Amino acid sequence: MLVIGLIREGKVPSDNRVALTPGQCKWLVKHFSGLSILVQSSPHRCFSDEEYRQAGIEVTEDLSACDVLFGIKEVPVNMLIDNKIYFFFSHTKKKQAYNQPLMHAMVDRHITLIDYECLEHKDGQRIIGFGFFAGIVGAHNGIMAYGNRTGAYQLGRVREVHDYRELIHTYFGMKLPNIKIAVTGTGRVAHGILEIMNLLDVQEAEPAEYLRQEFDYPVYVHLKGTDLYHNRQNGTYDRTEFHTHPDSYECVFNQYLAHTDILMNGIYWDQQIPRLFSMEDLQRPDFRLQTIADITDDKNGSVPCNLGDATIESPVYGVDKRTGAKTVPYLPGSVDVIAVGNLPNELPRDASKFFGEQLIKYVLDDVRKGGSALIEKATILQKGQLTPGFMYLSDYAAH
Ligand SMILES: NC(=O)c1ccc[n+]([C@@H]2O[C@H](COP(=O)([O-])OP(=O)(O)OC[C@H]3O[C@@H](n4cnc5c(N)ncnc54)[C@H](O)[C@@H]3O)[C@@H](O)[C@H]2O)c1
Repeated sequence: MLVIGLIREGKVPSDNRVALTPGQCKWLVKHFSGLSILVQSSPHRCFSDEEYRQAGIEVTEDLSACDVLFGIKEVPVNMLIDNKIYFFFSHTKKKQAYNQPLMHAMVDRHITLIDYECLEHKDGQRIIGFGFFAGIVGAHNGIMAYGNRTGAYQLGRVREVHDYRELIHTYFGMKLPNIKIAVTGTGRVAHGILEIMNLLDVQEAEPAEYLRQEFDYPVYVHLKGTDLYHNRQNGTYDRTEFHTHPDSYECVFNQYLAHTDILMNGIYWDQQIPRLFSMEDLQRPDFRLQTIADITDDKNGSVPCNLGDATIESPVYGVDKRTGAKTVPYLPGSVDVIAVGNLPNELPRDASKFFGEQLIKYVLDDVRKGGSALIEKATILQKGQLTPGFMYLSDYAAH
């Protein structure tokens, strides 16, 4: 018998997503004998307690009978149950200082931690994540902010619709002006952005023609690694080399600055990777960007004028092109930035469903079998001890 528990999210502000929807729980219990699921009651979850009950799933406060617990965000220290096996996004693998107390508590309390972020296919591609719906919401917000700035059209907020299906309905009959949009990245976020481009009937243009001409319909250009980065020595792009030695590469995005109204940024970024442009570029007379949806959302990262997270309540801020200072949105002489770190929370029912599908497809069988190489590789702590692949966290985990 395996008892799975879905924990209540305890991080503040509280996250409304969940690892398995009521429908998925019902399906799992029906199809797998020996599997049962308990759901911890929550007032914030995008699926109500009642929806789980109606699916035949027990809602309770006490998860002590569970073998494996699934959450989304970091579990507050006071909610950890000793000796349990947890799956969640711990944000500890880069030694994030703000989660060190959580790491210490998990060590002390003999927790086994399997981090979703570390579940990878053999070639290193991540198996599970919310990026697709971040791309959907981020791209919508970018288009919405451009409409608010220019007054060309009006688009409502994603969080006001019930689900993705209803969002799609809001696009019917909508006609965008002849804008040019640059989309960066090739992962899940980029796929979500491209989905919105297709739904809004924005046509794809090849990089050369995008740079050469104006169009009498809206267009986007999809910029992949090879379009964005060139080896400083020989001008080529090799994906593996770029991933291992990004510092030998330069970014060639600045040629798009004079030809782009909206940037939708979905690339992976770290400190060694060159930025898309510089703060000084904001002052270029030909700097055309009016709106930047920085879905990647690294503060002062690939988008240097990302001056920090905004919130779902107030997602857009301006950046004064002359001073680089944060302003209210939509002012003349500024560029609008949308940088929100929890975009999928605007569409939580669909994002949770998509997440649960990936979990069922790629991970739950291994959990039922009691483990696998995949799970082992993503296990940061085993009963409170760092596993061999994560020994580099020793100084961070020690106290
Ligand atoms: N704002 C939000 O709410 C939100 C939500 C989800 C993801 N994100 C962020 O968006 C970014 C993209 O996420 P995603 O889900 O598309 O990721 P993904 O894992 O699906 O894709 C990442 C892409 O980057 C490439 N990549 C992987 N490792 C790399 C490396 N070391 N150097 C260069 N490129 C590398 C991969 O080949 C892949 O094409 C990430 O920074 C992620 O944290 C933001």
